[in-house]
Amino acid sequence: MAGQSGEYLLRASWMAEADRITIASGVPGYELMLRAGRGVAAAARRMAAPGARILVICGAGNNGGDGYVAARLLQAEGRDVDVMAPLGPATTADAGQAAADWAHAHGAAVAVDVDLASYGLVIDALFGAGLNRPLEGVALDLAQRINAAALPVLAVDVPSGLSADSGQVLGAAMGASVSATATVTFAARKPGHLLLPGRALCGAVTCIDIGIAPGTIASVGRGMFYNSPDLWLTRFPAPSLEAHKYRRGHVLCGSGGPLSTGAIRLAARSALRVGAGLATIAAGPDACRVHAAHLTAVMIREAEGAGDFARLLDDVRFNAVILGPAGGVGPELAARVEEAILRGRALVIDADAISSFAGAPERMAALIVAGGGAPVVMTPHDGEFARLFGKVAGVMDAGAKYERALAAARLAGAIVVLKGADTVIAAPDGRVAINDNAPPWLGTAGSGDVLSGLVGGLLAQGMPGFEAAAAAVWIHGAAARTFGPGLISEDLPEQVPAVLRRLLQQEPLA
Ligand SMILES: NC(=O)C1=CN([C@@H]2O[C@H](COP(=O)(O)OP(=O)(O)OC[C@H]3O[C@@H](n4cnc5c(N)ncnc54)[C@H](O)[C@@H]3O)[C@@H](O)[C@H]2O)[C@@H](O)CC1
Ligand SMILES: Nc1ncnc2c1ncn2[C@@H]1O[C@H](COP(=O)(O)OP(=O)(O)O)[C@@H](O)[C@H]1O
Ligand SMILES: [K+]
Repeated sequence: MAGQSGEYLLRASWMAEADRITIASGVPGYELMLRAGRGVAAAARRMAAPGARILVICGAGNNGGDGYVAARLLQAEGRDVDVMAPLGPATTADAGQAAADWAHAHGAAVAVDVDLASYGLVIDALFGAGLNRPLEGVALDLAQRINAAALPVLAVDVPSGLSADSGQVLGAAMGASVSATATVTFAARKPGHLLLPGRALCGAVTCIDIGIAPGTIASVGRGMFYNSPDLWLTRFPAPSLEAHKYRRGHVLCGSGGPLSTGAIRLAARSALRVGAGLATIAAGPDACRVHAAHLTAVMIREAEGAGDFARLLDDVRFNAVILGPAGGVGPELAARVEEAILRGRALVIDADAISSFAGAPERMAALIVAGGGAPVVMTPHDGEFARLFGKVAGVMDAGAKYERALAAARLAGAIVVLKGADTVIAAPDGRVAINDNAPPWLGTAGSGDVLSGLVGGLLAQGMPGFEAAAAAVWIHGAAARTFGPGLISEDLPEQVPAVLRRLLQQEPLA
């Protein structure tokens, strides 16, 4: 995507296109395979103790070709290497060459029923990006035996059985994919390395350069990125000396009733922590009294019902709105969403505000079209996503997690943050970011409320929707990592300053 910085993630077919372009430019396919095999051998060297026997399991395609190259190089430096070829001879020219070069020096392959426990490392070069149907027969049997042997496993490109595109095990049944200790991939990571369960099945992923030009990767990429500061730091609102608080935006946060006030307080505090100039909570009279007992920097305004809320929005300084955290599902909250959109405010639609449009995403989409272009970011978890989009053909069944998020973003005309341990951010223009920095202890009550506050705080400072959402998700994960285990959601906003310090002062990032 022109002008977009960041690490591209490539689907298998885009990667094959990059290979073709590179080969057409004069680099022989076998040369790419040699470079890939060298990278695999280097990783194997690090994983296998000097005397350990190494088994390389080679499929019939180019993934197997990489395996034959690695086997030959490891053997040449004195390692004790066996090759197994359970799917028979190589079926591509390059893999045939690699197999012949191996055989020329070293001879026959070992039998399929060899004792796996006698090896110190297994290199899985059965299937890579070319896998297009579930493992079966001897391949399935081998994957299961490899996993049961509990040996260190180095996967070539992707663990065999895993879809490089979706991160799903093909055929869905767990155990039908090799589970690797480490994976070496080439030129660019694939979405399946980051999406679950793929991320867990790959182990530690290393991406090595095999001489495919960055320009080629960018030209075949379709706007799918790894979520890191590289993707959005240039758009991040850095406070300047001339800025006063109103220049840094004012977030209006819609409260629920008196017994459900904590969630929106978390959001408002997070919006301030990420740099919004001001944050105000709008609440009914009873809830106002509860908030008043808790708030210091965050302000309170009384607003009963959608009408009062709309009147507050007459003040144009409220440039961003957060609706949903414990807001109370129903027509009243839907009406607040409508007011915020139609009055052109940057808007975060979270939790109950999403559920208030259950089964009616077209209604939300029509509002967003009428709203005139201010960014709208919605932050569903899987349950809320299914509640909103579950009845629409082509969304829930769109395929990989990013395809579902993208279909929803295009339908709604909004940025969709589909949460989870592998949160995906998708924009209607086709951009996608996949996040992997969230530690498991981030899954704690109220952490989603903090995320909506971070998004709202960045929108208030004028950050574009996709970048604001991606940055908020990353900062959320980094804050949780900075705190560590034992985290509760109140801790998250308090870690944001440390994360921002590292981001903005270019200290090493966690
Ligand atoms: N020039 C290139 O394209 C390069 C490719 N490289 C390697 O090549 C790999 C891709 O190679 P291929 O496209 O040959 O594919 P694979 O080696 O991954 O798979 C081989 C073939 O198996 C068949 N197949 C798919 N699913 C199957 C199943 N469940 N059971 C039985 N057969 C099945 C397919 O027809 C597929 O083409 C990459 O993952 C990477 O390791 C590297 O050598 C770098 C350069
Ligand atoms: N296992 C996990 N690992 C990492 N992050 C997680 C995990 N489970 C949930 N999260 C993150 O925690 C947050 C939870 O949000 P949400 O489900 O809305 O919770 P709540 O409603 O309690 O705030 C999301 O940002 C999600 O991405
Ligand atoms: K593999």
